[in-house]
Amino acid sequence: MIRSVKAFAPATVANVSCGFDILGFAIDAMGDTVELIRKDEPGLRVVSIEGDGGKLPLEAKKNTCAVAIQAMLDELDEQVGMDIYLTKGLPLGSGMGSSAASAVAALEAANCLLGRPFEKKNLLPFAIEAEKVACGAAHADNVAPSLLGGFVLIRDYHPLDVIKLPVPNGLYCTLLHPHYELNTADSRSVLRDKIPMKHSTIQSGNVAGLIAGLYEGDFELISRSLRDVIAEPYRAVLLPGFYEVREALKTAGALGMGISGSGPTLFALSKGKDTAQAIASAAKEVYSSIGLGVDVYFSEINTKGAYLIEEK
Ligand SMILES: Nc1ncnc2c1ncn2[C@@H]1O[C@H](COP(=O)(O)OP(=O)(O)OP(=O)(O)O)[C@@H](O)[C@H]1O
Ligand SMILES: N[C@@H](CCO)C(=O)O
Repeated sequence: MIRSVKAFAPATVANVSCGFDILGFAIDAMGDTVELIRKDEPGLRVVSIEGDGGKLPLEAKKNTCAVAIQAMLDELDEQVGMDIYLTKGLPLGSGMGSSAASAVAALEAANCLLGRPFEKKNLLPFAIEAEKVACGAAHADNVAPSLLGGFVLIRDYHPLDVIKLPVPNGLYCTLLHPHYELNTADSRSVLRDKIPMKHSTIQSGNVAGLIAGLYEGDFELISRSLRDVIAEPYRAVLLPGFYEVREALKTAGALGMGISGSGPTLFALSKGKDTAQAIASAAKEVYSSIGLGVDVYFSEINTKGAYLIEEK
């Protein structure tokens, strides 16, 4: 019987500009790691969390690792005991899918510990339960790419219909994480309930264009489609320097850019590593000119998603 397992789940960029709540992709640069050790008595216990500066809850009902595993055990109607050790590789409230990476790494590990009762994609509903607890919304555009890797479309939530999209060769992502936190719940609170018909038309055209661009490997089409008229205009006011950074990234050769998830991290897509690096330098200059520190990462798109590191 497997006694202990360790799994990793990558950071993610949700929305990808035009795909509010329905598109996301995974990146290689960083992620969360979860180790599980089987206990003799039933019950989930979050034993330790590293890398969170003491900010995250150890309480099982509030930690996304435990919430996700509990949802899985409820579905199986099993009472297995596990000790959970979480290592955060992702900054909190950053817009890089931090709560999602914890939940997904925990599910990948728990599924292995239990002898793989679920196919990978069938772990998604449990991860969505955990997102509800962390940010008040059952959105899947972080958990789905973190689990499956690559670009993922959530065509529908009821019932869940998730489609993995192709990743063109040579597509790079640059992430710009300015030094402040923005909670997903706060960033959702500025959005509007209703959108004008003309915005719906523009947004649908861009989502369709982005998906066609990914299938065709057409970088120009991807570039034209990276536009968001639904969330970005309202969220940009929460993001100092947003429009200046956008101009600088365009000049540096970005195919397009946008808010990563609910921000404050911004993402840019580019063709090739050199442009990704040039984008990073351009962004640092802008942030420095407005007195904000920024961490910069660039990475290929992660196509593998969550994976097992070891089992004993
Ligand atoms: N393992 C965890 N358990 C409980 N809460 C977590 C966990 N990891 C992160 N969180 C919290 O979840 C909340 C929601 O956001 P999260 O950090 O996922 O947003 P984010 O990283 O900004 O990403 P995004 O905007 O892409 O969802 C934050 O307050 C964060 O501190
Ligand atoms: N689609 C979600 C992602 C949050 O990470 C939002 O934009 O609020």
